[in-house]
Amino acid sequence: MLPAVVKLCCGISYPHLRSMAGLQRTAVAVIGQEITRLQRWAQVQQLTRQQADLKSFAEPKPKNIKSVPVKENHLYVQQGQEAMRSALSILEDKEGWKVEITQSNGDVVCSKVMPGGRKVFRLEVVLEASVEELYDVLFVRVEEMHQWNPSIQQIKVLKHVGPETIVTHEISAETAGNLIGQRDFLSVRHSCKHKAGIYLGGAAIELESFPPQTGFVRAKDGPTCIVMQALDENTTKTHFTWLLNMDVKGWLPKSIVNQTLPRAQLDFTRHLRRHVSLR
Ligand SMILES: CC(C)CCC[C@@H](C)[C@H]1CC[C@H]2[C@@H]3CC=C4C[C@@H](O)CC[C@]4(C)[C@H]3CC[C@]12C
Repeated sequence: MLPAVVKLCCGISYPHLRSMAGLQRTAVAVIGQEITRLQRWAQVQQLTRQQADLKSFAEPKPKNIKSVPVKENHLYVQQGQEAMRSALSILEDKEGWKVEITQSNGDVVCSKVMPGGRKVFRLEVVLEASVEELYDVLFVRVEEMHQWNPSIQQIKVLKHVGPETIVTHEISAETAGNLIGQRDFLSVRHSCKHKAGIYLGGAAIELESFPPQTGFVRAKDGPTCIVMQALDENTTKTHFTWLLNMDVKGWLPKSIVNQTLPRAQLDFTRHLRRHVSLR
């Protein structure tokens, strides 16, 4: 707005300015400088405001936590629970699953075409780690995931909403051979313990204060869930089921997406196995 007004004023006053002399000219130059300064100040103000918004969102200090409306937090918990419910109902329906990949160690990925045409993938594996340990690695220490999983560039917890729910921003890595390319995600992640199992649910959310980042395609992960159950009472082995339900967005042939996603699940499992074996 300001630049347009300045241009208009300059246009109107140009003939008069030409006929000015001495002090008058200096005065006009000073006014010009003042306008530029004002303009810069307004830009700086806007930038600081944007950065402050992001900062207060990313690192809620005790003061901010109090000022977060309870209603908003409640909404995240609801969204997390809802994601878990709908993902579990996809898993519970045993009809229509087709085996995509079976590996010699017993890892299996199945797929199912959902109404609307999108394929979802279900990975089923046994991991040599306890349910609690996996919960610690995948939920409590989710921000450390890039350290053991090269498919992840960064995961940031933007908000802790109670003990079971977090809001996260995730960026996948640009890895060789991944035809889909880098993506970023904004999600609510919810966890709950039930009998000998732990469930991790998640869904994509939208936040005005965290619009899609320039240079990234914002994808949507979920409704998704991971179900972890102890194999039996006296072992530390876990039966691990992961429903991957991802809309990768962008312009990509379905065939490429549907080949890459089950591979990404197996890669994830490989890195997770290595990580828990080294802990
Ligand atoms: C092929 C391209 C587009 C994507 C490849 C990376 C995929 C596999 C990555 C990107 C973001 C990742 C998710 C980020 C956060 C969580 C929450 C955690 O509690 C369980 C794992 C889970 C659910 C990750 C699973 C793997 C994931 C979906």
